[in-house]
Amino acid sequence: MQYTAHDFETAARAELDPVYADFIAGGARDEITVRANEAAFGRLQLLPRVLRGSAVRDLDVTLLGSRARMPVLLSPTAFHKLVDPEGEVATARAAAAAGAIMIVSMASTVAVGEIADAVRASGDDAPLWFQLYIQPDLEITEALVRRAADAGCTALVVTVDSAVLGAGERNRRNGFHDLPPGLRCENLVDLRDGERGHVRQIAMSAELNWEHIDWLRGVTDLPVLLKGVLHPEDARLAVRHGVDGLLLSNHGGRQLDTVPATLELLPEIVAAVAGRIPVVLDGGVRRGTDAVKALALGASAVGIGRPVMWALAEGGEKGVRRLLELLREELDDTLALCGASGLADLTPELVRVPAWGPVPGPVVAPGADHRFGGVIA
Ligand SMILES: Cc1cc2nc3c(=O)[nH]c(=O)nc-3n(C[C@H](O)[C@H](O)[C@H](O)COP(=O)(O)O)c2cc1C
Ligand SMILES: O=C(O)C(=O)c1ccccc1
Repeated sequence: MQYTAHDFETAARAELDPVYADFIAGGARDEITVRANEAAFGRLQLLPRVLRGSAVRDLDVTLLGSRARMPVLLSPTAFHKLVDPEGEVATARAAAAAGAIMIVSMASTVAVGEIADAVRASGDDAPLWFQLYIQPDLEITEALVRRAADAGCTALVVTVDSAVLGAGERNRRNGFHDLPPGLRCENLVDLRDGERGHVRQIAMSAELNWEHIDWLRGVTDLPVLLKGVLHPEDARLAVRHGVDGLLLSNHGGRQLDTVPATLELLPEIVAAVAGRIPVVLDGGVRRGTDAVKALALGASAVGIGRPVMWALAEGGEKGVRRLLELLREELDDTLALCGASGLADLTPELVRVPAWGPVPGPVVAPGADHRFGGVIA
């Protein structure tokens, strides 16, 4: 049985082709940023308030008009059918049951319209957002936006950290470059006559600039978030260009390696946008306490990437449901323990950086008597 987000990774690895497990776990180059994301949460401390809570906690959040029952989004991840035969349909049903917003990847293995139909048919209701790589061919981009809008998606998440595809050296070593036979990027099928939904159809373009964002504003009424802005100056530019929100993300350490953990950047980005647009954070969120730290520092919600893939691989729709239930429970009890009755009570005073730096373990000289835990050396 799984009791934590991490448990799903262990369970999934036991069943999954190691090549696919590497695709999920991996990051760019030395994977320094992959590790930094999770480690940053561990370094930050919670300093709770007491005697001011409430018997029930309210986890509802409305983001750019999309209502959710928990402040945890499913960040866009490609290729769900790689790990489960139902793929994104299973993920989306689980997200809807939990009332969590799912961001459908442009590289999904089920078409966004079909995912939306499955959610409607399930009787549960939660918003779907669509992640987009703006294509240099703007007609193609517009056709993709139309597919997302027709499916009923309520926001677009434009990934801007992928001027080129990140160097996943695990994938190189494993020779993993393509979907196996039978699986396709369904959103890309027949965008132009005869296009077959090949991964290679996705152009990562180093020539994208702010004019493309302005152009996108002009072709859709949907709110637009940028995913992958890390520099505070770019956050200010985003506001100036009328962007509706930021998904503060380093792509789970899969694009430029050695960039800071997203949690470390959060205060600067929140300050840069100065309350004008919401900031969602992803990267390394594995616990309710992680989410609470990000929310306390000004994030409106958090996203999870890898845990969803692990849970889907472990138990399909049920696995993802269980993962989201666990996170909801953890979030709820963290709020209670922090004296918070809702997300608005999560303020920066609840977190701090350790005053003393890392707490040293007992340093004991070889052969010394350490019964009193004394520091001798
Ligand atoms: C297997 C996998 C596939 C991903 N696919 C996409 C994608 O298609 N588009 C995108 O913008 N980000 C993609 N990402 C990045 C995630 O949206 C997210 O930023 C990242 O996984 C968050 O970090 P976490 O995995 O530590 O939670 C992917 C990440 C993983 C692990
Ligand atoms: O693996 C990724 O991080 C990713 O973003 C992606 C994008 C397109 C196709 C496959 C993966």
